[in-house]
Amino acid sequence: MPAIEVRDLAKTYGSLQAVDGVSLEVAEGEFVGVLGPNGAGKTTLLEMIEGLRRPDAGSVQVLGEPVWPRNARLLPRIGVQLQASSFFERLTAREQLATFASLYRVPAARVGEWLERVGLVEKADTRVEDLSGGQAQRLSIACALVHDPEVVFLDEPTAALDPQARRNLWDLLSGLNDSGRTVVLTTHYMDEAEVLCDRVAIMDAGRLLQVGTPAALVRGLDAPARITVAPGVLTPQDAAALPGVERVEVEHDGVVLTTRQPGAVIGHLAERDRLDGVRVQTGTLEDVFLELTGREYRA
Ligand SMILES: Nc1ncnc2c1ncn2[C@@H]1O[C@H](COP(=O)(O)OP(=O)(O)OP(=O)(O)O)[C@@H](O)[C@H]1O
Repeated sequence: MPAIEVRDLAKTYGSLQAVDGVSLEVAEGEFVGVLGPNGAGKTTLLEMIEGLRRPDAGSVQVLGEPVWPRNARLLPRIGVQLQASSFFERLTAREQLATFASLYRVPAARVGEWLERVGLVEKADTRVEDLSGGQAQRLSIACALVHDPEVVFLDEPTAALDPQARRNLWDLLSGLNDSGRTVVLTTHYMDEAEVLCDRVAIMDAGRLLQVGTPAALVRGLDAPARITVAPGVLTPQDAAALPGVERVEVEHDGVVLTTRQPGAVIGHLAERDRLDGVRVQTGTLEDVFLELTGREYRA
């Protein structure tokens, strides 16, 4: 049984089709990212999967149970990250988390553990309205996880974080998944989806355009790789003569070889002892988005 089963889900707001016939299955223990630009419909989709928003059409099952109408049996088994604005007012970070813990009848000792895990021990006695954006974000994640749910939903969990805090949170999220939980997150960061997710669902204008592992999505592109050889290591003429090279350009950082056979070209460079300073760039999820929509990806 899949952990999450979404069938033909749709939602309109007035004349706007926010989610347009989405189907998706998430296996138990899988880490899936819904990736798309602003307004793609990610939050609306996630809220319907969480049972917080009523779909116009379609169905959702989580852990084998329908999520709508509101299903009280599911609540202790799922964790939903709140937006920072929905904290209880005037509580400290510790009190906020303790409130969630008591709602779920979780032993109080877990509160301290989670403050430590999300790096908020020093802010435990700070009121939630005085936390920075990133600290509030981490607290909201701790609130979603304190009862040790089997399925975790996170809506743009790293949106307000600086690069260092984002990386720390990536470690935390990978750890959750390593311990067997199913995780679904939305993000508009391509790199985040690539690093964290087993599978990525690319969403635009209410539809899932493609679902797959980041590597398979990029492989499906058939985009050529770019191999940059440091200046002075190889002449453009020698580069053009290598088997498998389709195009050669001279750029400020070296000679750039475009090829669909990067392995073979690197082999030839190695035979000629020309590997010093070589850089290889293959396609990215951004290229996948461009190919699917004809538009540059703009988060
Ligand atoms: N309650 C609402 N009433 C009317 N329109 C809404 C409502 N919620 C969202 N929308 C619209 O539906 C579309 C999808 O919004 P949604 O928030 O689901 O997208 P998103 O992909 O999560 O975007 P973001 O990355 O900006 O959060 C947007 O055009 C948005 O303006």
